[in-house]
Amino acid sequence: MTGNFLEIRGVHVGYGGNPVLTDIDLAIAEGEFVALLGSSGCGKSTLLRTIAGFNTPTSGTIAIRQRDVTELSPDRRGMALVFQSYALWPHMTVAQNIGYGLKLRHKSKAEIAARVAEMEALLGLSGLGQRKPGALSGGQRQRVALGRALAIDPAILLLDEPLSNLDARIRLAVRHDIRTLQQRLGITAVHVTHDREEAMVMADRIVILDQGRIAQQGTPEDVYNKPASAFVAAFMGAENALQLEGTVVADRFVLGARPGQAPCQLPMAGRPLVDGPVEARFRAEAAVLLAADDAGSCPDATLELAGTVAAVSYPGGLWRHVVRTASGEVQVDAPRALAVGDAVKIRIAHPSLFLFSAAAHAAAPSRSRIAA
Ligand SMILES: Nc1ncnc2c1ncn2[C@@H]1O[C@H](COP(=O)(O)OP(=O)(O)OP(=O)(O)O)[C@@H](O)[C@H]1O
Repeated sequence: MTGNFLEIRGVHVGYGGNPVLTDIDLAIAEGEFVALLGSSGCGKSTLLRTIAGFNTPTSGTIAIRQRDVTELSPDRRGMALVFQSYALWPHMTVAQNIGYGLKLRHKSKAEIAARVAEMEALLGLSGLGQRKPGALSGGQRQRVALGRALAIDPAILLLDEPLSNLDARIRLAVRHDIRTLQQRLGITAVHVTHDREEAMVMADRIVILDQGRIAQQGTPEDVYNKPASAFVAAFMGAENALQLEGTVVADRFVLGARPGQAPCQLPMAGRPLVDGPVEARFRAEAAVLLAADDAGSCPDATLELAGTVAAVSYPGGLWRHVVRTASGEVQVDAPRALAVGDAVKIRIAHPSLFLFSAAAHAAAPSRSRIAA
């Protein structure tokens, strides 16, 4: 991956005076796979459509290889867009659908036939060329849509939730196919999704949007393990939230003893924390659940809370416990089930406990905003 292939600078977009995207800055390298991740209505599709040229920014620029394309029409940008709804022509065969963009570009019949055969082979559609879309499975239809997009040899592939109409198993297969193909062809791709796992497994870089702004961008590991805000932490699955208080002492954040909470010191580790209230976020699987009378001592840099098991369920793999603590209810996974009413303690070690000072957690989303 080299250079800034696609550059979005200071882009604002609105519909009829309503701002939807605010000050978007994003540079994408050639051959990079970028996922735009966010909840419904945050502006993902609007950003993709702006890159494609179907929306015009109210301010800011879009450049490809340092050439300003902000005012260029969609068909002159060298991009191909794949939608969730496939948008295939029902009266045309698979081969005609794949060759459609080439026909529009007045390619010769022989050239089209050769390229269509190549795409069919690449996408595992050989032998299906004469079928109509109505006689294909959802996964095959999405492959045809992908073939039609790739047939014109676009510089940039734009994918707008292309997998969301597919059932779970097919989605995993097509997800893998798209990523493999993108890497094999070295094509630059921007993929819109609201599915965290999809973004994690497919993308080189994830851009998380919140209400029309970039909340964080980074590698999947970065955004998962070092969320920059309570919003990102919650969006990336750290749904347990505790309201705590502490003070900064040198390179440590010190939490004093409270009812049901042992005192502890956590490394600052570059976190922008200040004295006072903090929101602590962690994933259910990041906590350790122990019986209250467990004799083992609490390791350093670990928050320990006392609680009572309020509910137990088995979503598969680990047992999920709802634990009532003095600081609120949290969900904790454990390899064995404890009983409702058991007195327990939970421990969350420093790297998995995300802390945000008050100013940052003002942006924390409600569960409904995350799930939307
Ligand atoms: N053509 C339009 N005219 C007016 N408002 C629009 C239009 N398209 C989108 N919007 C609004 O802009 C906001 C962002 O929409 P957008 O489709 O970009 O969100 P999204 O993140 O892709 O959502 P989803 O995941 O539900 O597709 C929403 O509030 C939406 O209602």
